[in-house]
Amino acid sequence: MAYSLSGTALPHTACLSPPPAPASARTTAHHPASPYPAPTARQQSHRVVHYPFVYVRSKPNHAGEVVGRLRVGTVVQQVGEMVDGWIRVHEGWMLVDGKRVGLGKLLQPEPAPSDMTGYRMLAPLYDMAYARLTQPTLRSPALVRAARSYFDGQRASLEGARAEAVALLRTSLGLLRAEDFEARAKLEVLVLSALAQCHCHLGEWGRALVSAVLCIDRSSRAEHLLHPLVWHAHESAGLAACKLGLLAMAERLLSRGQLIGERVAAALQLSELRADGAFLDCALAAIALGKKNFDAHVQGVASRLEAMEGESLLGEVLCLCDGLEQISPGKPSYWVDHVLSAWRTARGRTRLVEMGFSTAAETAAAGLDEPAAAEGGAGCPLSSALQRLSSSDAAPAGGGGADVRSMLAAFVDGRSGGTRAVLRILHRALSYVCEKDVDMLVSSSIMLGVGETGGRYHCVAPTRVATPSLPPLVHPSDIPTLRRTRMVVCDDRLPADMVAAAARELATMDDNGSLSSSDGQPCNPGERSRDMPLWERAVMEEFAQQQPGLAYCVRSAFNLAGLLERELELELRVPQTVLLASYPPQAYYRRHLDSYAGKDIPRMLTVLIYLAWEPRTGGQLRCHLASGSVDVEPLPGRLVIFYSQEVEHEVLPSRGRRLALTLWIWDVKKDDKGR
Ligand SMILES: O=C(O)CCC(=O)C(=O)O
Ligand SMILES: [Fe+2]
Repeated sequence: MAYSLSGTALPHTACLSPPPAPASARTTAHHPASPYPAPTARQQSHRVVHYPFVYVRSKPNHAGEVVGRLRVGTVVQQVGEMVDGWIRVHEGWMLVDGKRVGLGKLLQPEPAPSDMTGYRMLAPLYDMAYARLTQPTLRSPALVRAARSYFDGQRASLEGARAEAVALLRTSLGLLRAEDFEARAKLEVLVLSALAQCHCHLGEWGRALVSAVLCIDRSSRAEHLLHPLVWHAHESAGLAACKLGLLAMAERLLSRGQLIGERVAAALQLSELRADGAFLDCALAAIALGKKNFDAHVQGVASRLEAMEGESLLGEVLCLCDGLEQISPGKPSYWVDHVLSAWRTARGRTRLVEMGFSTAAETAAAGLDEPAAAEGGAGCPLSSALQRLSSSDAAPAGGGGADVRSMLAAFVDGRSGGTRAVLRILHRALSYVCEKDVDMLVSSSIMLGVGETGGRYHCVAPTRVATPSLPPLVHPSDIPTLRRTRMVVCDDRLPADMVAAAARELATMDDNGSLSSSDGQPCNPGERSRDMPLWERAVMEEFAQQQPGLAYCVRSAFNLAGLLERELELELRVPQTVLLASYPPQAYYRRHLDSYAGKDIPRMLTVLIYLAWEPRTGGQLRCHLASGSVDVEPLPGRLVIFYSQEVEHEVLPSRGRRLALTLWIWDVKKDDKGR
């Protein structure tokens, strides 16, 4: 019997799955059974080493009829016992050693098939993820550690697994380009092993998602072959997102996954897909289950979170902090401090509403409708829950989590009301920050192993990205304004034909779905954007050929770094990437800073180049300056520069299509990833 995610028992036969694997391949006892079929206990793989091919026969002897032949180099999976020197494969029987018939070795064992490792890793981790999903209080670092040690037992280290995934990715992409269908198997391994990691902890999950997205992005050439993977990737990433309480992201991923799932069924009609039966069975089973259950499941988790009692909400918040700490050390304590301090003053509470983390009603009701004894003060249930959740067993290694716990403890102890409201706000804020971080991992990472720099943003000195032949965008007279008011607006600095070309190019990207939507984000709903990494010369050159307008704008913006560094007496660095953004009708961006004291990302200056906008369609950039707020119309060709850590700003709701390019110029100080 397997269980659906909503907890109902499903007959195993409904899964179209292969028979369950031996008990040893699954997690033991106390977790509920995973909704995923256990992997088939695959046996050894063999490579055909005899030229030009080896026959497949209907029986394990030479009297058997020839039912096929496999070319040298083909890797074949043994699916049953060896009989008298013959192995059972999907299509029939093959002789391993041809000595008896005057030939040499026909098949050679393939060393430790890593796809099997992928399956082995995946099944128990699904079980654990499932257990975590059904029992939110189990989301403890102890469980993460258990998953990790399990994983470490399978592989020498996470690093090793990732390095292997990256190597596989490289190979796979090469093979795909050569239209070699073996690439599919390799991608499968990659995705599976990366996804196995995803259930260990958030950082790994982020990277797994990145790998999956990479596969998806690159998959168009072998579309139908990759659909199961793509589906699987979305589904697993969605599951992981659910687990972490990133519900909007989970819903997005799962709904994409289901669409693709539909197409997998169609793709299955294609015979070459039948070859890899075991994987497809798993994919199909997951699809069957996914369709029935994921919607309900996501809704279930969402409503549980909505109605969440203090203690489980606290568990969620701590879980997000622990996860985020692993991607961005120090960030959870920064955000918890930010929210808690804001909550203490009326002005701060208004800010939280403006930022989208709280509602006016919630803020107004806090402290009125919640009985003090039930939620605040020493001895209240939340205090003891916090104590329990912070006990040495559950607390993660490292200082970040401890900071958060002591801040929360001080907050809960000193209060007589409003604690639950604060936890809700913290949950929203941290979910948002987590999503942003993961998004950044995803979009900055066209990434894993592909860029020269090992797939990271590397900030470089302004001279490294300068194109001296282009006219400067800023005039000497702009500098005093920028120094004094912390922002400056400049017009007519870029050639109109280049701006128009850039607008057309970005509109095309938007129309063909190259920008990704931030629907469901509390801060910038509707906005669609894409990070354009340009750290490789070849990529920049291709960009310049294919999108000359955008490339011109980017180069001009890059040039600004050197000029502003000199004029403003700063030490600056340029992340070789820009953000391309579209605000379709109804999109907006709530009030925010582009860098919170440099603690999240050490951005120093924000450079905006507007490319398309129609008058009277909203979408103004509202900047909150010391002297009051200023609304800037995003006129095509207009350039705006402001200090990222000082000027709070927002994009007012747009009623037309508004296109912009943003470059953030960083302070020389490196971020926690050493970029
Ligand atoms: O497009 C704009 O005017 C500003 C967008 C923005 O604030 C951001 O992306 O952080
Ligand atoms: Fe911004």
